[in-house]
Amino acid sequence: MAVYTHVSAEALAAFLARYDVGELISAKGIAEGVENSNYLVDTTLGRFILTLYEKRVAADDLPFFMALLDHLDAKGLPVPPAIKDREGREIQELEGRPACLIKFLPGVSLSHPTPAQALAAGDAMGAMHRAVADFTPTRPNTMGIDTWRPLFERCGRSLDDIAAGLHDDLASALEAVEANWCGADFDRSAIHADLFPDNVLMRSDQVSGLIDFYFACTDIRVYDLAVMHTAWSFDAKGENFDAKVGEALIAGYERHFPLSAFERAQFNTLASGACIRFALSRAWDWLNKPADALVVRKDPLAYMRRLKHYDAELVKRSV
Ligand SMILES: Nc1ncnc2c1ncn2[C@@H]1O[C@H](COP(=O)(O)OP(=O)(O)OP(=O)(O)O)[C@@H](O)[C@H]1O
Ligand SMILES: N[C@@H](CCO)C(=O)O
Repeated sequence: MAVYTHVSAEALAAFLARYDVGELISAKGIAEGVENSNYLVDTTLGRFILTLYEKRVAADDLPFFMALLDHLDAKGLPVPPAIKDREGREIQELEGRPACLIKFLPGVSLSHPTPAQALAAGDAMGAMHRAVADFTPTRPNTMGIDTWRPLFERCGRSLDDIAAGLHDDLASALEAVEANWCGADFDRSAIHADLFPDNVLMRSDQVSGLIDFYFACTDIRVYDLAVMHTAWSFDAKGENFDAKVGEALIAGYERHFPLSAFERAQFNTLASGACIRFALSRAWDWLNKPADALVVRKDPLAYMRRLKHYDAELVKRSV
């Protein structure tokens, strides 16, 4: 359960008093998520999400995330903008942490998306990329390719405490991806960079929410789709690839941005890069979990198995 920072009822009532959102009825810690502390807050006037930003979200980045959410909301995308207090402020401080009160969106996130749901989600990502064509703020990708080797080196030989051989497997995968990466040749835009099934809320086969924009940044546009492909097209352990889900994601996306021959040829390299990114961030968290946090660690090895799939596809193409 991702609740790193505990909020007292008194502090929350004082916080809510800055807004026109009614009186506090209840606040419950939300079980999902690993990055931030999230509470479901009910007041006499409605339901909200309270997010306290933890270690990976820098307070200086919040204006970028909030501007992006406001931009997408204004274009009719189903994203949750921050609620403004009576003075028009979106970003506050609570229990010593940056905090926002966020619009609650209906829907559930899926554990086993169907091809029809993947089609809708791929379409939603395409619509989001279209909507940011005139979004001018930029933010470097703090989990982009330039950060993978430093993070790998910080994890060091402790990687082998997670699984024997993990250090060397990641070393060779990283070397291959760095050698094949053609970063400068792609279209770039604002991207979500973490659009896993748990960050897409759905009602039946319709997308009702795109959430958790706290890795959003300016990077290779199709890398966003590659991240999504690695997250959606496998079971949780990364053991079984569902080609129909993968194809549906791409088909939905191509309603907005048909992939060029170059993007298709590079797709497995982008996806391998995404696998390294998530294997590394999960490994780092695995090795550095705060002892008192109510949070379930995510398995880095599930991303090493996905990596094998994309590497095998690359080998198939080259023969
Ligand atoms: N605007 C929202 N409307 C409805 N539910 C939400 C909203 N924002 C967050 N949630 C709920 O809270 C959960 C955790 O939120 P979120 O994914 O932002 O957390 P996180 O700690 O940043 O997670 P992650 O591990 O995916 O980075 C979501 O899975 C969802 O159930
Ligand atoms: N979506 C990521 C967590 C955020 O980095 C994961 O599943 O590893």
